[in-house]
Amino acid sequence: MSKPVRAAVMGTGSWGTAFGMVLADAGCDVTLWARRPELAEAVNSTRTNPDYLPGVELPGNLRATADAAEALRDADFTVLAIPSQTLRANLAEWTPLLAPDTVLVSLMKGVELGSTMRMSEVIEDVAKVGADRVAVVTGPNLAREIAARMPALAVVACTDEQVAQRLQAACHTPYFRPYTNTDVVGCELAGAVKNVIGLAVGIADGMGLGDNAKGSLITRGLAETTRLGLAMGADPLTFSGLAGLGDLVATCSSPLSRNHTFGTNLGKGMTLEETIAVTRQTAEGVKSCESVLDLARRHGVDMPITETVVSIVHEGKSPVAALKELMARSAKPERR
Ligand SMILES: NC(=O)c1ccc[n+]([C@@H]2O[C@H](COP(=O)([O-])OP(=O)(O)OC[C@H]3O[C@@H](n4cnc5c(N)ncnc54)[C@H](O)[C@@H]3O)[C@@H](O)[C@H]2O)c1
Ligand SMILES: O=P(O)(O)OC[C@H](O)CO
Repeated sequence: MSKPVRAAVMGTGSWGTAFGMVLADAGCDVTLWARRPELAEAVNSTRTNPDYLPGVELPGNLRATADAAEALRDADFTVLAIPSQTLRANLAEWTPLLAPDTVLVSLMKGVELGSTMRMSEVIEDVAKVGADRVAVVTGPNLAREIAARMPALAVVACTDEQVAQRLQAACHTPYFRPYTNTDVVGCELAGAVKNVIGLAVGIADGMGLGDNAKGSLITRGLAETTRLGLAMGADPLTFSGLAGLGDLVATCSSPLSRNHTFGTNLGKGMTLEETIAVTRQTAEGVKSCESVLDLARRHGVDMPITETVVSIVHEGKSPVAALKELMARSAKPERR
């Protein structure tokens, strides 16, 4: 009998824990790394994650540790599930501990501030591995639903299709159905920008602008994401797939989305400080809207919705004034 695939999941937040559960349900031997020893202890003793997924019973072939070396030892897959802006510093500490041929898997949906690097680029840069050793899992994957084993599809992207297929097999369960894709640029961009569009739709929902506004923002959000993707060499079809449209629809429809909820609170009139204070988990779009806009400017791409989100979240513009400006933009053809 062949030995089970070993997976280290670095991050015991909501998605790290839920995806660890998927891997364990698919038959992998899973070790979660938790920053706080008391959380690792709670996971092992209660078989739940009381801080991030209370009430969800975790499988027996998943355990937690606060010792990164122990988690990473002999891992076939090293899954990174921490906030995007903390990846570089954490991975620099973990790199000497990585198993020699491990495949690094990003669950993160963000773009690094300053460098404007996608998460797979940060991984290649810090861990000094080639693109064929880095994979991305993305798509409409709200952690709470997956933890309840509700059905979801996903995309597993890697430039090396065989590596993507290995990861696909390692996380395929009766409720989690991953597809492979070799367009890593498109898959990552789609995931990061949908958080920004999720903020915009949340703001519109909080303002009570209705479903026509929501449909319009999702569609034009996808249009500006695709424009950026094309400028960066992505396959435009990726954006109408699970990583693009699929994730946008899930995020923009769900009160479980942290980005959507963050936007809704702003749209209802909460200040940025009040909104941050009531947000207990990572809403990646809040920081990544700035790096996405930076990326758009570097590539000479117009992203009016992203620009609007930055102006509301980081420049103190009122949602009402921002809406007026968006609606007053010059009339133009739908396709350019
Ligand atoms: N939650 C979801 O539904 C979901 C789904 C798909 C993708 N994602 C993406 O997965 C990534 C992780 O999100 P999450 O939902 O698990 O977030 P979370 O807020 O639930 O958990 C974040 C985890 O990172 C840890 N952490 C925070 N700051 C850290 C630091 N400086 N160093 C090391 N660890 C730190 C926290 O302790 C926690 O374990 C994000 O990029 C998010 O966009 C989330
Ligand atoms: O809760 P959010 O807004 O980070 O969204 C979670 C996932 O990305 C949905 O696919």
